[in-house]
Amino acid sequence: MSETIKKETHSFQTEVKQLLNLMIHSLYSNKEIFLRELISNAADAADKLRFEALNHDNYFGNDSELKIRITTDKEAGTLTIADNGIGMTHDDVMNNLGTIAKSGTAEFLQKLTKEQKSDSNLIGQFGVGFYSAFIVADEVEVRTRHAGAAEEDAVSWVSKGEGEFTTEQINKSDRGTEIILHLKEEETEFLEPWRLRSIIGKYSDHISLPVEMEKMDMGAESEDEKEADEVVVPEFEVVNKATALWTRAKSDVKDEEYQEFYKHISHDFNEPLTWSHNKVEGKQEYTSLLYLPKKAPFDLGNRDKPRGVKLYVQRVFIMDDAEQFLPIYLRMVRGVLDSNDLPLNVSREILQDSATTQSLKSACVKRALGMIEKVAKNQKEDYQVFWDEFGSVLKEGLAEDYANREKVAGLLRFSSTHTDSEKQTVSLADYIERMKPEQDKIYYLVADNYATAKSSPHLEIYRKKGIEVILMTDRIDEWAMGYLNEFDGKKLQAITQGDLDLGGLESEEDKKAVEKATEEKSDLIKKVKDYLGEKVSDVKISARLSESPACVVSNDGGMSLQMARMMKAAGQFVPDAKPIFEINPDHQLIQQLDGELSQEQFEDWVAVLFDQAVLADSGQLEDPAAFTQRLNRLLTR
Ligand SMILES: Nc1ncnc2c1ncn2[C@@H]1O[C@H](COP(=O)(O)OP(=O)(O)OP(=O)(O)O)[C@@H](O)[C@H]1O
Repeated sequence: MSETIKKETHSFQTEVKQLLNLMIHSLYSNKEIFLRELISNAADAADKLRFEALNHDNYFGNDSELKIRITTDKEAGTLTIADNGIGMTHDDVMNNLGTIAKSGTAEFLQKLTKEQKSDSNLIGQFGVGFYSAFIVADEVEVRTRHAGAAEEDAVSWVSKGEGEFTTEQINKSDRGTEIILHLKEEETEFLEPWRLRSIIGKYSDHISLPVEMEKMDMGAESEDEKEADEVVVPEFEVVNKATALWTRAKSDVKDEEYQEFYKHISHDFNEPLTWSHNKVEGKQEYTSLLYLPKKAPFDLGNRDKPRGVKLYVQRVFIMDDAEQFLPIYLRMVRGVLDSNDLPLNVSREILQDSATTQSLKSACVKRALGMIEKVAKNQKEDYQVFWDEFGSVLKEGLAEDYANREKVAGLLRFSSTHTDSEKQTVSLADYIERMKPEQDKIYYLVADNYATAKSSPHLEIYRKKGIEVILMTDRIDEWAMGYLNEFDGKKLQAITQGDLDLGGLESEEDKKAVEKATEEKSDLIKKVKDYLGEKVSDVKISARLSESPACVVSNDGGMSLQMARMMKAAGQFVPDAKPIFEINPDHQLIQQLDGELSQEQFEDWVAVLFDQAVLADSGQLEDPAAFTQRLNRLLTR
């Protein structure tokens, strides 16, 4: 750095201010976690240094034993967390300690309700990491020197957490970062060595870096015995286990340690739902430790957000968010992958084309799906939690992962006419188990929402015959189901598409009745068809209705009205989807059409019946005003 950077005062990004306020209140009851967060950052900084040093010979200098040191100064009331990791340049400091990188945070914070604001789980989503220091400190000072930078090119950052911070160029004799917390008066417990040791034991045993504290003075020499001019050089000892958790044998790792490690790598404050730890030796050598979270992050819907595992090669940290090892639909899975087969100088580009990546990816997908299957099978309640949070994302797998489609399909859960509840609890396997002996298809109905699905006229015949129908109401359902034709050898059939086909469940009698009505009502059918014209592709006697006068059906393989609307809304070209209009000859309103009506009355009735059917199907009309006018005319006549 040639130019000296003078002391400067800056304002926090608005989101940081909001988050700081929120955090101090909502995390106060769990305030000790600040230490976990700062140690976690220090460990990440060491990982980054090891990685960067692969390309920068001078980064280690003569200080190659990476460690974290925690010291206190009772008189000054300060607690210091120091590391000799990568450190930060002035630009890093500006970019990292005054802003929040996650886009969408501001809008999300605006939307939080008052109760949500005191929910520490929500707060955890932002990786409040460094800022958590302000829960216990009324001033935080950061002194940092980037690896390779000169002694005089270090930077300090100081803030009281009240909207402003200052930065200044300083001298620092060693590489890395020191975080000095000026503890609030009421937080002096964090100056006590035993207290700090117990927190470190609880939260940071799994960090692969040694965390050191001054040796406890066990009364060897009293103050009086020391020579007056003796300079006491403090001795340090390691106070955590300091081995990377995933390298340890499964049987040696306690559940709490797995849980803490999850929090370290995911920056999630919740416990994970489950995990899967595997060491593989032989042709391929790797260790994977994958986790399923309990709660979805607020930006789960964003398919472009950073995702993936933390990648290590032979214990050396290579990168965060290595997305090459898991498909997008498994973006909820967090974890670590440590490979012995990839080169240390691997980059995202190399990963992209490597055969090793491909085989590691299929292994990770297998592990991840296996882990999800295990929860589904053995921990039904937990699985429901997982499904409610991540189900709609998992469904993307039907389209995205051809090889594992059947497996993904087995994990899906739905509402159905059997449970008569909006809660999605029914699996395809459950459905198959309940199928009627003559039934050979899995029937489903897609609608905008549960209420529409539940009262769809299409269900009438199925209800009458006691056949279960799966009800789907997620935006993604129709698209995703387009990729799933079969499950366990049974065809999936949307009941709003094509001719009614009940297979072995259809009786000859029903068929004959429809044929007979089609013949008898042929004039009416023609008249209705002539009037509706371009709006429909056909008019037919319905075999599926018993209570409603009419319904619309999309052509087999064609797009439903609902899907067409969704695609139009997404700005895509959609050919006009013309439905088939099916009428129920036994319904009084249909019979009335055949009676003494003027042409105008006939048209009003047909138009209203058609619009009603469209409304029941997709909840929307192209011209609602015309519908109301007609209806009013009929009502007042
Ligand atoms: N001890 C440190 N050494 C070097 N860089 C650090 C250190 N502590 C923090 N940083 C930098 O500051 C950034 C912000 O830290 P912070 O804890 O707020 O968020 P984060 O760690 O990125 O997010 P999260 O805690 O969710 O991971 C880090 O990403 C890192 O680049």
